[in-house]
Formats: sequence, structure tokens, C-alpha cells
Amino acid sequence: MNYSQQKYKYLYLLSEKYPTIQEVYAEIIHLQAILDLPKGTEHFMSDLHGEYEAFYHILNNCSGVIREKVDFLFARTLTAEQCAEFCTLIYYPKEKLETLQEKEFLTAEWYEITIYRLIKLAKFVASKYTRSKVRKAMPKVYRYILDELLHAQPKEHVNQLSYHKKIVDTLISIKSANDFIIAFSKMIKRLAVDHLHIVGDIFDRGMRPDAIIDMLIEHHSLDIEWGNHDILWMGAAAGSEACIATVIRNSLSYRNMDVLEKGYAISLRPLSLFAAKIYPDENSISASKKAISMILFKLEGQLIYRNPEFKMEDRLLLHKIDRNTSSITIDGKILPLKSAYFPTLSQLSPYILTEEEAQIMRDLRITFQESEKLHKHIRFLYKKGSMYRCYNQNLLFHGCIPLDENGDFANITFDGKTYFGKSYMDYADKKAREAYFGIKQQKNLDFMWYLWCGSKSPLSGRKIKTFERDIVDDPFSWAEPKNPYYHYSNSEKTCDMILKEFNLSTKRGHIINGHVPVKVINGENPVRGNGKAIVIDGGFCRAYQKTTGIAGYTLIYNSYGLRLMSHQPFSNSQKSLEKNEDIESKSKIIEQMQTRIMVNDTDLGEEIKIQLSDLEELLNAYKTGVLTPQE
Ligand SMILES: O=P(O)(O)OC[C@H]1O[C@](O)(COP(=O)(O)O)[C@@H](O)[C@@H]1O
Ligand SMILES: [Mn+2]
Repeated sequence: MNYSQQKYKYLYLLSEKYPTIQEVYAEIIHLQAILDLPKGTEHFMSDLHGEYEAFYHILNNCSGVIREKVDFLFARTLTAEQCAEFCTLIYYPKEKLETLQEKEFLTAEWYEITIYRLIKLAKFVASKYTRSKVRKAMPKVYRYILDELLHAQPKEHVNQLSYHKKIVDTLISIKSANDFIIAFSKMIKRLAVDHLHIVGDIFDRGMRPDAIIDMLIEHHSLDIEWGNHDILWMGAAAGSEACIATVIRNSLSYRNMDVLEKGYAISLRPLSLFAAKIYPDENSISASKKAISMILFKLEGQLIYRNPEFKMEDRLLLHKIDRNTSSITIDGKILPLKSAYFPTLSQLSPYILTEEEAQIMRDLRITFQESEKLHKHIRFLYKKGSMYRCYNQNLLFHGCIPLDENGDFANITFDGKTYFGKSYMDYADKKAREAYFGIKQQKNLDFMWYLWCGSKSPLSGRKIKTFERDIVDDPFSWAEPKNPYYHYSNSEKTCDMILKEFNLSTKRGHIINGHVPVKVINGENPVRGNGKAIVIDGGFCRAYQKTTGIAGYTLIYNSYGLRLMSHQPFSNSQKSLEKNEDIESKSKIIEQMQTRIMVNDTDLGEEIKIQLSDLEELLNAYKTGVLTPQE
């Protein structure tokens, strides 16, 4: 056989990894076996909005899946209370062991029973994976013992129970049983959720987005689709002053300045000193918010002027303020203002920052640039994140694919080139990366702001009215008209059009979005377009739970199909530890498969098939003497 030079080089490199014919055979058999296994379980969540405690619990209880499995295995032999206690141990092994130790419950018998139950549960969650995958999920130090406990067939004359007992006795005698249980629980949780998708909006509103990201960094397998709030922080970290001002304004609105000040060591003191001087009658937070809002509106004006392609001139409003009549004319309507006191606004040049405002922004930009912790988190968002993702025939993105009034893809022109649908999403992804990693160009930084709130931003999908909400005393002017996507995505035809645009199967594929809280309480359905589009913003964010009526969704896609878990609010970690309280989650099947989905049918399956064909070529090269195998 004739090989191209490139192919030969590739096979040569591959032969270094598999130098003998036996090794090639072994790998082919291993890969073939994986293809025939059920697909791994994917979990999808979105709009976490800094709700660390609830998210921490949901990650630990695997969105309710651990409890389902524990109930399935033990409900007939254990009381509900025993099941709940066992679950809490798996969720929070370290803390639970400490409380049990204080109560002197940790006898040898307790360890034996508990480890026996853990083995039973682990065998259940591991049953659909290869032994090698399960082994990889095991913490190194206990790999041997765990492997023995899960797979070993003890010699005929020793029965399984006494064999296990021996291992457990040894663990107790060398005082590592607690450590072992912690490692064991971790492995079970890891196997229960093979891959996690976060469909945007980790930042803003809640108190600890920073702690959520620290936790996600440790996750074994995940991807992120950027939300408008994430891109805003990414823009701020890249150096966009408009994004920085918005981040600060949002923090002040939600009174969660600790995220900036303690989490990221970004001091708001210069701003609050300045604000106290110009708004002496206001409390500190509201003075700072007024000061930063005015800076923001000026910066936004400058940005809109220098980017005519954004087509956002209708958002140039600052110069329309009439202080004498305390009103503003928008779209021909005269609307009253909340207040006409604007100490830093110049009549002649409304969009120019005062010297003090400019200095504050320069300093803030430097502190944002110098925060190591912030950049560690933002780099992680870039590494794991993107504007959209195609995964196992599903299309994941946070907000929308901008459509026009007729339901066709909207055309958007940047740098003289017109984009729509997939080409627009790819362009936005590329620009977002350039803004942070490339040479700092104002144009790219401005584009990050556009992605946060631009009239045709796929992440925002609505006309944002921050200015009106802040300044105008007329709630009608606060309404934020949505992109036609939100109307048309209720139709299957539109969903199919979008799936096709991204080269995905209209038979198997779904669109998965966050961004718009589903008002379950008003009877809204998260499933739209005849099952083709699923909106998973169930309101982890406390501020939205009144609107949704629940406290978040997890979409689960396993080998049997798709189901949606809706979560009830979380009380607090202390209660879950002491009283074994859990988040109540209801499961609803969305789509059930006729036959189980195997790895063969997934993206991973496609990759494996390519590897298999390469290995077969290598085998052939060995057999025909093109390459010489080792003995
Ligand atoms: O992506 P989300 O969570 O909808 O956030 C964006 C929205 O937040 C707002 O800035 C308003 O924030 P609040 O709801 O906290 O007042 C809107 O103007 C905007 O539409
Ligand atoms: Mn959003």
C-alpha cells in the first residue's frame, strides 16, 4: 500500500504508542467495547447567578440522582431516615463523618455496613462504564482497594462478605476508613454525572460566583456556554471601561460588592469617596450607584458614536434630558424623570467624563487588570467556554440566534462583512477571544459590551433599558422588547431551521437555552417547538424564584432519553448536614428512546470510530512490513 508522507508520519507516531501487534489488538478490542456501552450521562444547568450554596448542594447530590439510586437500591431494606442519612454522607462525607464521630456513632460495625452499602451503590452507578473508565475515576491512593472491592472475585473458599470484611478491617485498623469513605463518595458522584454543561450566566445577582467558579475548576468534565453576564465580566477583565462600569453597577444593585472587594481584591473605595462628595444626601451604596451609572451612560454614548455598525443610535439618550422640566423625550414621547439632579452632567458635552470620573475609571481598569484571581477565573471561562456548542446533536447556547421579523436569520454587518446564524456565532466567538488574548484594540473591547447588551446580541436577545430603568419615572419605558427568536422558537419549523444551520440532526437534535426564566408558576412550559427547544432557566437565582415558582432545573440526558429535574429551594448547608435535609427535585420525562443510546451513537463514538480506523491502518502497516512492530 502506498502511504502519503503525512499518513506515514502519523502512523509512525502512532506506532510509538502501540509498538506491538498485541497492543494494537488490545486497544481495538478496548475501543470496540466502549462503542457498545450505554452513553454517559450529561447534566445541563444554566443561570446559576452566584447562588453558590444551592449549586454546591446540587453538584453534591448530582441533581437528585444519588437519592433516586439510593432509594431504588435500599428503600425496601432501610427506613427513609436511614436512606436520607446515607445520602447526606455521600454528599458531604467529611462533614457528616465529623458529626457522626462527635456522636460516637463510628463503630467498626458502622464502617462495615456503610462501606458495604457504598460498594452496592458504586457497582450500580459503575455498571454502564468500562472497568478502565471506572478505575480512572478512582482516587489514586485507593485505586487498588476500590478496584478489588468492586470487581474482585475472591478465591472459592473465601466468601465475598468475609473478603470485604477483611479489607474494611484493615482500613479501620490503619485509621484510614474516613479518608477512604470520602474518596469513595467522590468516585460515586463522579460516575453519576459523566459530563456537565453550564449554559451560561454564572456571574451577577447572587453572592458567590467566584466560589462557583472555584468549584467548577475542580470538575472532572464540563463545558460552558457564555451568558451575557459572563461575557460582561470577561469584557471587564479584558479592559473595557463600559463593561467595568456595568459590572460595578450590577454589584451595587444587588449589594454583593464583596464579590469584587473580597473575592477579587478590587476596591470600590475611590468610587464611594467621590460619590459621597457629589451625592452627599444619599447613603453610600446609592450614591456610588448614581455616580457609576452616570459614568456608564457617558461611556456607552461614546461607544455608540464610535461604532456606527452597532446601529444603536436610538440608545443615545443622555443629551435628550431636559433638566428644566425634569423630563426626557424618547421616541417622540415626553417622559418624567425620577430626579433632575445630575451634578456631573455637562449640558454642552454630555458624553464627556469629568476629570475625576476619568481618573476613577483609569484606576478601576488597572485594578481589574491586576486581579490575579479574576484572571484565573476568566481564563477558565475562555478555556472551557464558547458562544455555543454542538454536543451529541444538541445545540447549546445561552440566549438566542438573532432572527428578523419574518423569522429568518437576521443579517448583521461588522467590519464590512455580513454574518447570520452560525457564521455570526463563530464571528462573535472569535472576537470575544481576540478581545482578551489579542492586542488590546478598543474595537474588540467595545464588541464585548455589544455582546452584553447590543441590539442584536445572541447573548442578550433583547433591547436593554438600563438607562430608562434608572432615570425615567415611567415603567412602560422599562419594557425590553425581545428578539423575534423568542416568538419563532416556539415553532418546530424554526427549530429545525436552526439545527440545520449548525449541521445537526433535526431528528435527534434539540436546542438548549438558558437566559429567560421559565414562569412555571404561570403554567409556562420549558419545552417548546414540539419538543425541539428546551429552556432550562428555572431560577437558581433567588430574585427570580417568585417569577418561576421553582428554584432551578437540571436537564438530564442519559442513555434512556431526556428528563428535566425541577428543584425546590435550598434551605442551608447546616440543615442538610444535621437533619439530612435535601433539595426536593421532581423528575419529568421529556423524551424516551425506543432503544438505549450507545456510545456508538454519540460524538465520542464518532471519535472512537476514527481512532479504530487509524489503528486498523497501523495493523495493516505492521502486517505488510511498511512499519516494523516490536517483538
Ligand atoms: O440575563 P439576565 O439575567 O436576564 O440579565 C439581564 C437583564 O438584567 C437587567 O439588567 C435588569 O436587572 P434586574 O432584573 O436585576 O433589575 C435587564 O436590564 C436585563 O435584561
Ligand atoms: Mn442571561
